[in-house]
Amino acid sequence: MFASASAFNQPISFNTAKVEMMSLERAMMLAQQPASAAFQRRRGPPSGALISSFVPCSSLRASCAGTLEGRARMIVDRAYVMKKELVGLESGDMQDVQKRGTLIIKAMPYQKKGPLVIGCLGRCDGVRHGCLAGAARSSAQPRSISAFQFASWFSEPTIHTTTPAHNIAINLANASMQHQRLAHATLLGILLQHASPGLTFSVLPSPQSVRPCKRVSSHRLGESRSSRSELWKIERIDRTNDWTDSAKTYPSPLALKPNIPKGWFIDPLRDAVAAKVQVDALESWEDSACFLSDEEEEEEGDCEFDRGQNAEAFVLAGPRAEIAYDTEKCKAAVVTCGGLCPGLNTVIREIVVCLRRQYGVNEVYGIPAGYRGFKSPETWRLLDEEAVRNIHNQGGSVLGSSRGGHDTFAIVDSLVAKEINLLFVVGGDGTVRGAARIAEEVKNRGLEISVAVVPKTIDNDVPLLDRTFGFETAVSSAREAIDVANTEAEGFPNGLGVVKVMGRNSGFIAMHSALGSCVVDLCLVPEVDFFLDGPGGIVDHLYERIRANDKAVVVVAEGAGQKLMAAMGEAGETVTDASGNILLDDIGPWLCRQLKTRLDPRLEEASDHGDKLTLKYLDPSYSVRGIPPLTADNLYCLQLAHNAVHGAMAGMTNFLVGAINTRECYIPIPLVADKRNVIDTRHQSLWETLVFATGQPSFQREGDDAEDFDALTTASGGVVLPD
Ligand SMILES: Nc1ncnc2c1ncn2[C@@H]1O[C@H](COP(=O)(O)OP(=O)(O)OP(=O)(O)O)[C@@H](O)[C@H]1O
Ligand SMILES: O=P(O)(O)OC[C@H]1O[C@](O)(CO)[C@@H](O)[C@@H]1O
Repeated sequence: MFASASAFNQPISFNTAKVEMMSLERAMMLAQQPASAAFQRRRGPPSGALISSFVPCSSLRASCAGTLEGRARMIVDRAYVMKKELVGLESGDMQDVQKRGTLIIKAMPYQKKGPLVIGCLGRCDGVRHGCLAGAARSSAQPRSISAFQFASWFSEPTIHTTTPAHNIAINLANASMQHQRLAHATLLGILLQHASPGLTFSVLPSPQSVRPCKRVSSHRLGESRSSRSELWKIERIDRTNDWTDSAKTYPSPLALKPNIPKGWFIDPLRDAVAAKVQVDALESWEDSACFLSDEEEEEEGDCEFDRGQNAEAFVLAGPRAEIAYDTEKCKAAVVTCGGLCPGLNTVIREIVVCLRRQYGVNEVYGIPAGYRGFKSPETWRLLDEEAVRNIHNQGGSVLGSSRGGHDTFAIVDSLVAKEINLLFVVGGDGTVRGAARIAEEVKNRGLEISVAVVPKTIDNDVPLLDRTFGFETAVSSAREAIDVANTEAEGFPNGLGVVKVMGRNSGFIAMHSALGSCVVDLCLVPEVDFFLDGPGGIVDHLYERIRANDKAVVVVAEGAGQKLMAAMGEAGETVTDASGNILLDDIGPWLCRQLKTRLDPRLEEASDHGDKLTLKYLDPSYSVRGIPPLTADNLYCLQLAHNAVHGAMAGMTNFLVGAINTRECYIPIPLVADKRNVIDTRHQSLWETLVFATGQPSFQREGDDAEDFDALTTASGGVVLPD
């Protein structure tokens, strides 16, 4: 749709006929839209000239800064709609602009000089900006100008004219990205006004790249590759208007509040967060090209796309200046599912508080007892500020939770019956899969309901995220248990403390608490298979540590050693919980028995006093979970909840929110629904630090050295693993 140029050194051409057709559609749509509240509020007495639109001045400043191509397009579209009625711009109008401190966008047939001029003139914080977004005949106008010159028009309060009668070439040589963008925005403005079939405008490639950057152009996933338009491959988030065709937008109530800088809203052209922060800075275009076989190159068409399976950037979370819902008609629901987690109540609280205080959405229902609660709407609780005031200081979930009981159709039926259009789901991987089904059903029925997930799990097993909320609290609490185990181990000859922590498929709690305590000699996690006896086994390792220090501490995640137990005939029958999760065999007592049997005779023989192993076992599983969150988690919960609200209000759906490389992002659920975050044992990561710190065997397996440069690793030492 909105053609824009992005890749460095790429010739860009715009087909004017196509642009005009789309411009008209959009223009018609814009024409039907009511004037925004901001427009109404700022509207002053009518001046002599017809003023097509008012936009808060800082928006223009962004546009003047050249980053808002969309804004430039909107300006031109509006002007297009009104052009028949528009009149010439006189100098008096400029003064009017300055007096009011607002932006005026004007379009007019500039009779004296011939064709049309569209000028955007504004005054922001005392700085006057002018923005050319149109064209008029001027024989003096050069046909080839530098991007800098072209772009610099934006900062001058004069109207420049040029002619669409000729092809215009803009030289991008040595132009900064900003100037390139400015040039594109301006060019598009011209195009949209002067579309006449066959006329082509070109942005010429720079003869030589002056930036040592990897040449990557990209496309939004899900769109055809031929529509590539961004430098980054940004994971697109579904929007309810993708299927409702509702083009309606509303100014965010936040934007109408006094003293809110426009810079607080997410700039749609600066909303990308890179998935990777560690890159090969020296990788050249030739390097990346040579990785592709001939067949691959043929398939790719060229080498411009990232070769990885994963996207390179995610949409930055935060408030948008325009939202998709009429806040007066909004109704929201919140549900918590799966195991408990510190911070659940903070998330509930902050969803309610953000909806009410920032958007004025007061009808927020709490669904009791997880997904099953949707079936009995009479039990839904209206959550007001009073109901949530102090819940952030409590562990658990005030709404309750459950496993099993997901019935997609019944859930969507009840959302429709209660006229809910914002659904906030808080839960782990199973819950996320359930939310994906709800979002899909909403889409199938063509409903305008945003489904937003705040991922929850002390296991930290949600892919891509730096961490999940509650995880830090759980780690901190687990560390207390480890310290106790260490004290016990130190208190007796040949002391061994064994601590079992949660972590069904991912051992992050074990790894982080072990490293954070600095006293652990062995950490066992589900991701790493281990063995007991012989050289390189855990028994030898612990024996040596106890002989050296007279004590040792082991931390074991509940999902560790399941295969070993099965191989040794210790596994029970496969039993699942109501959600279908396999109930694990209890590694803790089993491990203690194995260690005691093997270490007792060896230590007794080596001891001057005939001391055997003194083993103390701690299982703090639930006591790291059913507790209130630490401050850092509370803060994270607040941000997640608010950003979930902002995303949903903007019309996004089928997404989850979480921090990637310290920035909160929106992530499409389908991207993570069938994947898990596990400890990364193959790259330089926290696992490597742990192996070096404890001195434990690495248990490296064949294939662990395989090259997988495209793996997306996380800040907490994880890597994405497909299910
Ligand atoms: N594939 C699925 N489709 C629909 N619903 C699902 C699916 N998997 C799980 N659910 C539902 O999600 C809810 C929570 O799932 P589950 O019990 O697995 O907890 P979880 O969200 O993974 O959290 P935790 O990490 O604490 O286990 C349950 O109500 C379950 O019925
Ligand atoms: O006993 P419950 O409540 O089913 O929960 C246990 C599971 O919950 C988790 O803590 C995830 O929330 C897992 O680590 C653990 O296996």
